[in-house]
Amino acid sequence: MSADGPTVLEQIQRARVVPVVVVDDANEGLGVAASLRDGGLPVAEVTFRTAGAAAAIEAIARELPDVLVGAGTVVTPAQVDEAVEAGARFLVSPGLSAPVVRRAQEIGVPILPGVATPSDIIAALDLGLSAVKLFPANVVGGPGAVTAFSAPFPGLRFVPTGGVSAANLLDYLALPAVLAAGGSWMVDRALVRAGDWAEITRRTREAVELAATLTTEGA
Ligand SMILES: O=C(O)C(=O)C[C@H](O)[C@H](O)COP(=O)(O)O
Repeated sequence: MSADGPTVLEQIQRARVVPVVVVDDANEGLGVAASLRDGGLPVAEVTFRTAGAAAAIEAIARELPDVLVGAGTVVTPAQVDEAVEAGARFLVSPGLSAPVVRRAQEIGVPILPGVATPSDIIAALDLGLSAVKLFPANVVGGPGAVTAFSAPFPGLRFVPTGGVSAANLLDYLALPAVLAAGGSWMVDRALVRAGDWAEITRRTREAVELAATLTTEGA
């Protein structure tokens, strides 16, 4: 924590869950972000997989300033700039690209690049990172992979993403090396398309309540 309040990574650590959001436009983005906030989770990682992602980030940053909005699926340095110009306060990538990480560092925005191997982790440490996304967490071995990867890399924090759900969230969050877990299960695309904000809020509240059953002390 600095004099300016918690850093973005500290805010993510407090939230413990990073919802991965795919939306087509600003209106969908606003609906999802408000539903997440109403469920007690004022965080949204809007993925750069749709043409409307930047507009959605911009709308959330402008209209819902209490929501910590970030950009996901950031795979080029140009997308780093586009996301940050739109208002993204953190960046997430499925993999580790040195040019992407360096661009984010140049402009001072935290980035969680994806790692899936010890070599990726060494590259992330070389870039000075202290936290990474583990992706796809379920495919690389689930909670056991976090434990195995953290043995040779003590101090590194992971945000496992990929296949996380209410059913296995606590298996990840219980691990000391886990900063937070990411996933799309609360904001299923079908729910977004149907505008089923109540169900998104319900799933979000469920995730928040689950996370709250664990002590975050020492996290
Ligand atoms: O877009 C990115 O940056 C990604 O790396 C992929 C997402 O994080 C996963 O698609 C979320 O996984 P699920 O929760 O299993 O849907």
